[in-house]
Amino acid sequence: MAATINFTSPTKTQSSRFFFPDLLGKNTTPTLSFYPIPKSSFLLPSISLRPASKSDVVIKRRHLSVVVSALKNLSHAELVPVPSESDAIPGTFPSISGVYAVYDGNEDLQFLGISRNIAASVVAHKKSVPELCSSIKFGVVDDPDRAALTQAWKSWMEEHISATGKVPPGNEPGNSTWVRQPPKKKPDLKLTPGRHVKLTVPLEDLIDRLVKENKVVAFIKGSRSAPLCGFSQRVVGILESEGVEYESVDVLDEQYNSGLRETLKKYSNWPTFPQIFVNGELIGGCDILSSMYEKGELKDLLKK
Ligand SMILES: N[C@@H](CCC(=O)N[C@@H](CS)C(=O)NCC(=O)O)C(=O)O
Ligand code: FES
Repeated sequence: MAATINFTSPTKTQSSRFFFPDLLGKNTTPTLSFYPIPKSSFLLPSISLRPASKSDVVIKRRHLSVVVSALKNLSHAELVPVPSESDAIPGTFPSISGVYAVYDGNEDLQFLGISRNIAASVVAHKKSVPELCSSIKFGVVDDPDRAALTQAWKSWMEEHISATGKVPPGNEPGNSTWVRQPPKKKPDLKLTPGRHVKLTVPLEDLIDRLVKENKVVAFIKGSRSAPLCGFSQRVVGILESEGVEYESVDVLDEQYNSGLRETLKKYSNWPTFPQIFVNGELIGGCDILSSMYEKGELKDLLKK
C-alpha cells in the first residue's frame, strides 16, 4: 500500500510518497490530520489508522510524523517480500530501529535480528545471503533504547522457540552468516623469536632496525587488540581513527620482547610508554600524540 501526502507551508507545497507494508488491513481507512510543529513553518501531517493508543509508535521525520503500528507478536506480523532491487528496499521497510525476522523462500525463519535501521539491515542481508533472504517480518519499538529492543527481540525469540522448539539457524552459537564480524586486527610485532633463543645482536640494534624499517611504530603496553593501559589504548585509538598503517610492539611481552621495557627507555631517552616513532624518530607519548591529533597535525606527519 502506498499513499501520497501533500503538505503545505506558507512558502511551499511538498508531496511525498510513503509505503505502509503492514499497516493497512482490509478494514482500515487511513485518516490524515494536520497539526503545526513548534518552531516550524510546516504543517505536520499525521496518518493514523485508528485513534492513537499509548503503544503506537510515532516516527518523526523532518516535516512528517507517521503513526506506525506497535510491535506485534511474531506470528501476527505481516510477512513482507524483499524486493529484488536493493534500491526498492528502503521504500518497503522503515529506516528506523526495531526487530526483524528473515525468512527463506520456504517461509522458514532463518534469523531474528535487532537493528537501528531495519531497511539498511535488510539491504546488507540481501547482499550477503540473497538465497536466505526472501521475506521479512518487522516490528518497530516505542522508545527504542537498547533494553526495549532486546526485550522485543527476546519476546519474538521466545515465541518462535515455544512454537518450534528451535532457535533460528542464524541465531545458533557460532553461526556467523548474519552478523558482521569485526575486522581482524594486525598482529603485534615481536622483537625476538622467543626467550629460549640467545640473541647474537644487542637489543638496541633490533629496536633501531625496527623503527627505521617501519614508518610508524607504537611501543605499547599490551597488544593493539587489547591494550593493558589507558595511555596505550588512547594511542591505538588515535592511530586507528586516522587510518594509519602502523606496527605495534608490546613492551610487557616478556616471552618475545624480553628486556624491551628498560632497553627502549635508554634507547629513546624517554621514561614512559606508549612511545611512538615515525620514520625512525621518537615523536613522543600519549600526551604529545593526543595534542597533535586534536590540532590536526598528525595527518601531515604521517603522510611524510
Ligand atoms: N604522560 C605520559 C603518560 C604515560 C605514562 O605515564 N606511562 C607510565 C604508566 S603506563 C609508564 O610507562 N611508566 C613506566 C613504566 O611502566 O615502565 C604520555 O604522554 O605518554
Ligand atoms: S599501566 Fe598503569 S597507567 Fe599505564
